[in-house]
Amino acid sequence: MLTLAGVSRSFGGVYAVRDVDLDVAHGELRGIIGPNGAGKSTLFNVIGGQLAADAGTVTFDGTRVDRLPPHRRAALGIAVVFQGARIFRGMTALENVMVGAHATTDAGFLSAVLRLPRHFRTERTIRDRARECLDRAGLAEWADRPAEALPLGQQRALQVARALCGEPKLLLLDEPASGLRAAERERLAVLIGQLHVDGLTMLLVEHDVGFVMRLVDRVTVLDLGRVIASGTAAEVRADPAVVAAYLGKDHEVTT
Ligand SMILES: Nc1ncnc2c1ncn2[C@@H]1O[C@H](COP(=O)(O)OP(=O)(O)OP(=O)(O)O)[C@@H](O)[C@H]1O
Repeated sequence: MLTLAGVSRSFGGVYAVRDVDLDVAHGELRGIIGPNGAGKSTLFNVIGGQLAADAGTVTFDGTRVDRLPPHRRAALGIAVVFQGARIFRGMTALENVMVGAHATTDAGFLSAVLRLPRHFRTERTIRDRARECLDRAGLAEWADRPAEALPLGQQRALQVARALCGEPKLLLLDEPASGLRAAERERLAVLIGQLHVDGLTMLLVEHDVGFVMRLVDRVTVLDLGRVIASGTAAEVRADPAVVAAYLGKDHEVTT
């Protein structure tokens, strides 16, 4: 479903991501891990379109997307949940999710302004869909609360619900567990696990190795911008290059 071939991106002549190949299968939950500065966020942003690659190709569902802006990638089915909770303050949880649905319906600005019957039908559809997405993210009882009143764990789930409302084919999650307490982390793991069971293809970029390892089918390990290992959690854990990267040893060898 997602293929990266020879993807590189540098900043000021220093590679943040270097010659990365990646293949994510339909329905797969793939983890991306790596020590600080390994290039995880850069790679994430190159896939979502927030950063352009200097070299290489990104293909999604048979379409080259590496020259497309983020909204075109979103329209093709790539949804992004960024690091940190970004919510629309002054709106309820439900309204926050409705914003995600608006992006994928034909409820045009003009029909909204003119208050055409079609607009109300679409608005109702969007509201219903937003409720379904909130439900799916375990937030049904928070629907009418101001979004900023939600605890951090629920705000994270709200971002996932908003992304789901766009009915994505691929969900990109950047450090979704960061800053969460153990119980919140656990709830988020259950949510991601359930989406995986439902067949959603996901890419999980995460600092917390333990969180990733128990959830994903396969994990790709970056170090100094390069892929140093890829495989099941057990394979990757046993890989000497991975152990060395995490212990901060042998960096000279892996560059
Ligand atoms: N906008 C930028 N300008 C300059 N250098 C950057 C920029 N973004 C990233 N880098 C550099 O690229 C390298 C990879 O950074 P990146 O944030 O992708 O790593 P990461 O694996 O996500 O790190 P962390 O786990 O600490 O978030 C680092 O050396 C970083 O300093």
